[in-house]
Amino acid sequence: MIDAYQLSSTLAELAVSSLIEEVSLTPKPGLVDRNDQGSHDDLTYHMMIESAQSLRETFYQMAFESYGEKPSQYLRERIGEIGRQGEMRMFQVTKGVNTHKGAIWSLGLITAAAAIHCGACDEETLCFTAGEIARYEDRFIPFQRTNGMKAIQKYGVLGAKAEAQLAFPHIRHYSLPEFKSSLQRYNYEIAKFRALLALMANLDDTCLLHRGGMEGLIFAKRYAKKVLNNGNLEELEDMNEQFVKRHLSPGGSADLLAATIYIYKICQTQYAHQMEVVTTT
Ligand SMILES: CC(C)(COP(=O)(O)OP(=O)(O)OC[C@H]1O[C@@H](n2cnc3c(N)ncnc32)[C@H](O[C@H]2O[C@H](COP(=O)(O)OP(=O)(O)OP(=O)(O)O)[C@@H](O)[C@H]2O)[C@@H]1O)[C@@H](O)C(=O)NCCC(=O)NCCS
Ligand SMILES: Nc1ncnc2[nH]cnc12
Repeated sequence: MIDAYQLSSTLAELAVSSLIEEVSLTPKPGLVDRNDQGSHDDLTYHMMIESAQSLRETFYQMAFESYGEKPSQYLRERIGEIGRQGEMRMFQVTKGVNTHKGAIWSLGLITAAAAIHCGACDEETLCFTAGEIARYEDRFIPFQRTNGMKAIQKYGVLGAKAEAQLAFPHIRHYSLPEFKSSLQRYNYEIAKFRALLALMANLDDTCLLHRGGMEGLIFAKRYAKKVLNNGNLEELEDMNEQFVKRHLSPGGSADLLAATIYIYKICQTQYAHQMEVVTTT
């Protein structure tokens, strides 16, 4: 069995590389990528990469703390504490700009879930264990009236917290199935684009609601559905222009795309490790 040090290093590496793959996927509508800043005047590609790299230690600590443990309130609060320290580090690196707050939350819970199972579990189990951790209350969260909370109250949607507590339904039902079937039909790059579109077409993204209201969210969902159905990824350039014009950003879908890639990588690494054990014994 893989030990806690090895697993924590592997998970931290995979989490950071998943964040980097997400931001590097180009072109994306309204999001930062290699070409432009999308609808984010205060973000750059370089800043996103630095932010992702600054989180390696955060994911390492979350994994180390969770290795072989059971979901519990104690663990939830330890993960929360490590996550808040990660947020502080991120804000230091970005000089106060929110790059990966949602990602620390989603990928952090998935990291903890993978470590609980000592790296040996399937995609569904990862999501359900992450959900179980997220359902414990963290009594130490400082009160903040976030953009997410305002959108949840105003529009009656679920948001990032509930997405995790429900075991990431948008990953299990939309992005992961789309990603895996597109890998069979096309290639890794196209699979990532199609997974992003599948999220955008279905997720009530509070980042879109905060910036464009219900009209903005519906516009983004319809556009994504259209491109997903016609399969013409060349439309992504136009889509980006339309999103920038409307100041729209599907930041929540970007985070869940990184989480989808991460879950896929964790399971692939595990199979590769099992194959190694089988062939060397
Ligand atoms: C539970 C928390 C995630 C907090 O959630 P909450 O909704 O209260 O807070 P937000 O600050 O709004 O952050 C939620 C982020 O999650 C992403 N997201 C949005 N919708 C969904 C969804 N349906 N499912 C999953 N994920 C979703 C989204 O992240 C992206 O958007 C970011 C940009 O957002 P924002 O800062 O609002 O910036 P702008 O649009 O540019 O607006 P301006 O302010 O400039 O006007 C971008 O970075 C993407 O990452 C949401 O941002 C969790 O964080 C929590 O519990 N926090 C408490 C502190 C804590 O304990 N943290 C450690 C947890 S381990
Ligand atoms: N590529 C991206 N652009 C803007 N916000 C994001 N949040 C997470 N990924 C992002």
